[in-house]
This record gives sequence, structure tokens and C-alpha cells, in this order.
Amino acid sequence: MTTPGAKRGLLLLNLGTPDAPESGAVRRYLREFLSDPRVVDIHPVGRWMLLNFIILPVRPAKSAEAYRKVWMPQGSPLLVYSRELEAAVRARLGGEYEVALGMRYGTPSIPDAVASLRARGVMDFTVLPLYPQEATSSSASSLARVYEVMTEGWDVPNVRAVPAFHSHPSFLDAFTSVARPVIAQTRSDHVLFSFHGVPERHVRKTDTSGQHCFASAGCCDSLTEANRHCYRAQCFSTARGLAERLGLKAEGWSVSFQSRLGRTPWVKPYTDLVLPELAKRGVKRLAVMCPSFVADCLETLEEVGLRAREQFVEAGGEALTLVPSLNAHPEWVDAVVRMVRESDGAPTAAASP
Ligand SMILES: C=CC1=C(C)c2cc3[nH]c(cc4nc(cc5[nH]c(cc1n2)c(C)c5CCC(=O)O)C(CCC(=O)O)=C4C)c(C)c3C=C
Ligand SMILES: [Fe+2]
Ligand SMILES: [Fe+2]
Repeated sequence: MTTPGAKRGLLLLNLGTPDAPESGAVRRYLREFLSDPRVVDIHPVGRWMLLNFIILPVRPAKSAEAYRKVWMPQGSPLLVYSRELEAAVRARLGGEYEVALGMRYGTPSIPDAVASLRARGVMDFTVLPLYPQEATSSSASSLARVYEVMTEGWDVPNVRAVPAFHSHPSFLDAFTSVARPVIAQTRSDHVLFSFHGVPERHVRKTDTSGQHCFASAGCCDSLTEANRHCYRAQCFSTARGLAERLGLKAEGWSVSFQSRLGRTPWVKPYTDLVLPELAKRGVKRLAVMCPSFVADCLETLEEVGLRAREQFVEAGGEALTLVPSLNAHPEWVDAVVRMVRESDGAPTAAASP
């Protein structure tokens, strides 16, 4: 519930991106990102050595080259699309909330976004982490930073977080509206839902019972009280919701996890191993949806749109089509407004035009 009379602010959060597709800017971004103990959860000395001796000497140049392939005239796709969403949500809310975008790493930073809302008189904050499924390395890290910034002074504002929306009907409907025409136009014979991966260790840490995650082969096949914070189970729930809305048969879709880093086990199955298997099984025209991202970014446009496509065709497939992300699609803008109003206890009927 909101505080009577307090000016309301909506803070949209996303992960962040480098300021330029160059080694120096990517190095600064990776240093901030991978120094986060919620991302690389090992002893601080080990993290420092890993970062400075293994990752930073080589990765910035390699990643900068990848960023250059997808960089837009206006900037990094993640920032460009997040800004478009911010503007569209602001317009749709019509002055009811002050709106700002904060990135967990890089710019615009969370402290700057909070300061800009506070300068506009906001003392009542609704925070929406733009990650459909909750992970310690994404939503928890972003929220922790917000709480840290909000509690720095003596006049601590009201802060409410919109819950993860992995199974929210408005999110699933919006993604379905984006995907349906693409799948039809490309006559795709299979849909792969490729989610960003996380280390298995992170998932285990969210299993408060200590007995559910990875204890059986089907531990993520449904969401229950025991695994409601399991990132992998939330991804499967999103995939089921989308497959059902798209009218896909059981053999017409699969789930995989991309973007792994390092040698420890990440949640499986891995996208780069699933792609050749699908080609071997006779899938010819593959559509790939990336529903852990609400904005197109390096991981969708380069990793899937360019690299995965090449890999699939080399393995014998005919075509791989990346389904665009939600970006600033009008149904997604409606969904954001609806979720914000729901979390603030306001009626949602006004969310649709
Ligand atoms: C969807 C939510 C995300 C989770 C969960 C996540 C976990 C996670 N990521 C890394 C390492 C990297 N991720 C990188 C890029 C990146 N990651 C997300 C989102 C999640 N990451 C986004 C939206 C992006 C794209 C940013 C962009 O600028 O477009 C990168 C940087 C690029 C690269 O060098 O490959 C790294 C590194 C880890 C280790 C992790 C969980 C522990
Ligand atoms: Fe990532
Ligand atoms: Fe699980």
C-alpha cells in the first residue's frame, strides 16, 4: 500500500551494459559486474585473482568485438530498448508516477536514478526488476543495491518491489503476441526457449529446504512451495506458459540455458549442446525465444541471433530465427503498467487503453 500524499516513483531496473563497444569500456563494466559477490560467489581473494588474472586480461577485447556486431547508432541495444520502455511506460502512466531507469552495473546507475526520483519529490517507490525469473545474480543483486542506496540517509523512503513475473499472464501474453507471427512467417518446426543460465550452486542456495533442487530429474517440472525461488523451475514455468499459449505440441518445443561462464556446472541443458541435437533429430527451421530477457541485448542478438544460428546451420539445420524480445511492444508496456498497479493495490482496468 502507498503512503497517503507521498509522490510516487517507479524505478525500472535492468542489468546494465558498457558505455561503448571498446575494450576499455567493457573492462570497466566487467570489473564492476564480476566483482559482485552475488554474481561470483567465491572467497574475495579468489574472486579478485579470477577477475584480474583470468577474465580481465582477455575477455574485454573479445566481448567488445561481439558488442560491435550488434551496437546500434543510438548505443547499446539493452540501453536503447530499456530507454524506449521507460519512455513508453512514463507516457502510459500519464504523470501518475515519476519514472526512472537504473542499471545495476554501468550507467544510468541505480544511485543516479534514485537521486533523480528523489529530486522530483518521490518518497514512495515501486521498484520493478526487469528480470522475469528471480536469480541472486540479477534481481536479488539489483534489489540489494536499491535497498543499500535508499537506506544511506536518515529519511528512508517507502520501497515496494514488484514480484518476479515469470508466470504472470500479461507477460506471457505479450511475449506470445511477439512470437506468434514470427513463428508463422518463418514456418518454424520447433521452438527453443533459451534462458540465461546460472551456476547450479546458485540454485541450490535458494532451496531453503536443502532437499528439493537437483534431488530428482524432474525437480523443476512444477513450481511448488519447496522450489518457488528456484530460478530453473521458474524458467520452466515460463516456457510451459508460452508453449501452451502458442499451441505447441510436447515434441514441438524444448528448454535450454545459455551464456555460461567458467568451469563449474551451470543449469542444464546447455543451449550450445541442444542446438546440434535438434538438428540431428531432424529439426530444420528453428525459432528461438529468449524469455529471461525483456530487452534485446548482446546475449540475444549476438549469442543467439548470430552465433547460435551459425552453429545450427553448420549442424545441418536450415534456418534459425531469433524471436525479438519484448522491448517496448505496446502489450508489454500495458503489462508493466498492470503489474505496477497490481503491486500497489490499485485497480488494473485502466492499464489497457
Ligand atoms: C537474465 C538475467 C541474467 C542473469 C541471471 C545473469 C547471470 C549471470 N551473467 C553472468 C555473466 C555475464 N553476463 C553478461 C551479459 C548479460 N547478462 C544478462 C542478464 C543476466 N545475467 C544480460 C541482460 C546481459 C547483456 C548485457 C548487454 O550489455 O547487452 C556478461 C557480459 C558480456 C560478456 O562478456 O559475455 C557476462 C560476463 C554471470 C557470471 C551470471 C551468473 C552468475
Ligand atoms: Fe549475464
Ligand atoms: Fe529446481
